[in-house]
Amino acid sequence: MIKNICCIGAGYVGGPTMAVIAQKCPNIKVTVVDLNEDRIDAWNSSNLENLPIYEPGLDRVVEEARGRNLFFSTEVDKAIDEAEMIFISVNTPTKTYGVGKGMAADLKYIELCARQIARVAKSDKIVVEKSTLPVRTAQAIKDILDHTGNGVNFQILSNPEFLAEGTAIDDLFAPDRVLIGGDITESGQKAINQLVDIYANWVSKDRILTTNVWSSELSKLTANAFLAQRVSSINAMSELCEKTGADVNEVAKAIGMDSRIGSKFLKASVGFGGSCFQKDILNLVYIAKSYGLNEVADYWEQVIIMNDHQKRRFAKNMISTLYNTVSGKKIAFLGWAFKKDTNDTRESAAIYVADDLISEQAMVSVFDPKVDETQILFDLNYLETRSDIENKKYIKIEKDPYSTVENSHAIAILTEWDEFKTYDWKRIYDSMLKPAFVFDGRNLLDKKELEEIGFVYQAIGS
Ligand SMILES: NC(=O)c1ccc[n+]([C@@H]2O[C@H](COP(=O)([O-])OP(=O)(O)OC[C@H]3O[C@@H](n4cnc5c(N)ncnc54)[C@H](O)[C@@H]3O)[C@@H](O)[C@H]2O)c1
Ligand SMILES: O=c1ccn([C@@H]2O[C@H](COP(=O)(O)OP(=O)(O)O[C@H]3O[C@H](CO)[C@@H](O)[C@H](O)[C@H]3O)[C@@H](O)[C@H]2O)c(=O)[nH]1
Repeated sequence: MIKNICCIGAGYVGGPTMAVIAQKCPNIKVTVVDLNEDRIDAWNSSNLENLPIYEPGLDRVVEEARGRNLFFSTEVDKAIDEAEMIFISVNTPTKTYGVGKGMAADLKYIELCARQIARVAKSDKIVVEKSTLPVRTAQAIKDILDHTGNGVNFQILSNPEFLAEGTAIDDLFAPDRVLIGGDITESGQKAINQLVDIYANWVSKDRILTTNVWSSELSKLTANAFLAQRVSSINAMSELCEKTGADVNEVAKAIGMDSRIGSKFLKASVGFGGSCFQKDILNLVYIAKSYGLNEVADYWEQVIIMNDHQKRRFAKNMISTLYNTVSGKKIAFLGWAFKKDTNDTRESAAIYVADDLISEQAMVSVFDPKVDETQILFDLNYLETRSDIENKKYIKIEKDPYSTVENSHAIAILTEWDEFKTYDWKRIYDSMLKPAFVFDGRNLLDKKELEEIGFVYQAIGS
């Protein structure tokens, strides 16, 4: 029985997954380590509102386990040394330099972890890939561990994480499946069983799937590609709906009732965001190309092309509807996060829409219930379209939704936060310039109600 676990990387995956393992397995000591001191301090904060990640239910899990058998620390070597099982949960962003720039996953953080484990480990370890990795990465990790280690035995498992942000705790409590890939050798199977035993503390065995390492690694990329493809497919239809008088919500409902298609992930939107879909599909495209599978690569790349188009055409439509100019006009954004119930903004459609509008000299005011000013400015500056000083001239971050919309020409809904539905829309209408436009990038609001108030209301796909 495993008694001591360490996880390298205290981010959106490492933090919540380890908090849940610790809560469900009080007899296992779980230490989550990170190089980022501020992040670790925030995880250790006595005020649970200051945890570095906003995720419904996370605070209660952390409150129960932290200090009992859940620890957050920057002492990476010590945690590696003491652990029998080490999860690697570091970031694997798209490469921004060199071969594979803009496509391949950057594995430098993974390699650094492998080298650190090899240097520090004095006893046998099971190393678990929790990060999303290109198929066959386990081989590279194994090479590094076996050739630079201190002669100790390592088993490498792949255990990709399928949680979605905003529902991470529910997803971890009741996963559709847990996937564990390992070597087919006897010691490989033993390592798999040790990880199965941990999850079996709260997940029924028939939901714990074991495979070879390569299937497990590739299944993660495949799952994200299929999910993102559904969003791009319905978004492609949304544009056709707008031209033909069909309504994409009705189309989605009609096809979703076919049990072979299913109703989930058919919500038309301003485009998918988040740290995973784009990165993982680009990675898949890169892998396919590297094997010379150009048709396979092109097929999946189209999902990204469609998504970029959807974001861009949302901004274009705003500009053309606002009489072909937004220069000097106040445009209010409700929402900046890539989806509701998270403070994560990575690849959020809002960033790209804002960037396009600012290029047309719009004055953008933003309100998001969980995203702060520093993050919003960081996101815009990261695109490097213009300088920080220039961006600051055009964007204003507000703390109150009503002042955000006051005297604006138009509102754009970029995130589907529930609270937006509960606002006093008559009060909002009264405070805006007329005609008062709402561009609903999430099909969140009630068209009839808004039109009765007097808004010019435009949704996606109708
Ligand atoms: N975010 C999600 O919803 C999600 C879901 C499933 C899988 N994933 C995958 O999980 C992985 C992690 O994603 P994330 O969103 O948690 O990333 P993140 O950026 O939030 O967290 C990664 C953390 O790793 C730390 N780190 C990097 N190198 C380190 C090192 N050498 N030593 C110690 N700490 C180090 C960073 O400081 C950072 O805090 C990625 O591969 C991602 O694709 C993410
Ligand atoms: O019908 C839909 C469903 C989603 N989205 C958008 O798609 C993006 C991604 O949403 P979601 O998948 O719910 O969130 P993520 O946290 O990115 O989770 C995905 O990416 C994770 C990281 O790999 C995986 O673990 C999850 O299983 C996978 O759902 C968001 O911008 C959503 O608004 C839509 O526009 N329409």
